[in-house]
Amino acid sequence: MASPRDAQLTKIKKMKLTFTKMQGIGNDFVVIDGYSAPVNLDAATIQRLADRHFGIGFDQLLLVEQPTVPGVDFRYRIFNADGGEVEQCGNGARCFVRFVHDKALTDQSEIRVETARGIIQPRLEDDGLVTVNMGEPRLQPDEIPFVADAAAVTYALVVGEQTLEISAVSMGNPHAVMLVEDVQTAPVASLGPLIEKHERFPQRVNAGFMQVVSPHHIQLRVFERGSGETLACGTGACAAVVSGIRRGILQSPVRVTTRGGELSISWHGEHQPVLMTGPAETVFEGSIDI
Ligand SMILES: N[C@@H](CCC[C@H](N)C(=O)O)C(=O)O
Repeated sequence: MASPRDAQLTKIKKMKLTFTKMQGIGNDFVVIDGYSAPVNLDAATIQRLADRHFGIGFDQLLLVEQPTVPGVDFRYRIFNADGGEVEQCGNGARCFVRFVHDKALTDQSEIRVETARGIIQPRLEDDGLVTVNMGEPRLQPDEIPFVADAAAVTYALVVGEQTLEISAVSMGNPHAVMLVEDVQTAPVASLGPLIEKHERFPQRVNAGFMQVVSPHHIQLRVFERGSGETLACGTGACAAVVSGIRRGILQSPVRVTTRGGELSISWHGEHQPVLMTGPAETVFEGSIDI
């Protein structure tokens, strides 16, 4: 049994982590200021904090840090609920710019942000929405990464007994996008985990299920790598629109309806950046012992 002194020491060793809970069309985040003072969190702690019953609960944890390269304002690090660090998060990028403004870490409406896969440029609009220049989609199999002999608009992917027609797109992070007749009844829960861990995606993948409503409107559900199905996925929306435009069934701009809200996505073709516009909101502030 721990002595009162040991118990006291354990208590002292605990650190209070202050955080901001945010959401972008229902994709929810815990955002932490590691810019003013460095914060280190290991995967087990992140998993614990992500637990919706025993922790705070979130789809992703976002860490704001000092940049490590010249010419940018901030470094943006993203961790899935399973504790794994990933390259990109679109809904998170909008919350990121709202957070650095609310915390007075910048007064610029447009900022340059370093991510694990390049620079993104989020801009706070006068109406409170946020537009993010997400950069160019990457379509070569080795950039995604995806195992294929050559780049193509769609690929046949064998999943169990079925052969799915998917597009493979990287928005900094990997996405597989398939068309479905009805997004409400799409087999997201059964196929999502199988696609996520498919051997042709060596770094796993986010699986998007897209219903085309018209050339300028889709409905989308995404089973996210490392977090499961979320109410919305910003990079998933970008990847779906890129996939639909390359398949010749969508035209920019495209309204993307998710279970948590709507985004507007523009893309003017190969070698052009994808622009994403949508809301970003703070839900509450808090602190927790870790
Ligand atoms: N929800 C995000 C994507 C978060 C990362 C993703 N789960 C991955 O592992 O790549 C978004 O809004 O883009």
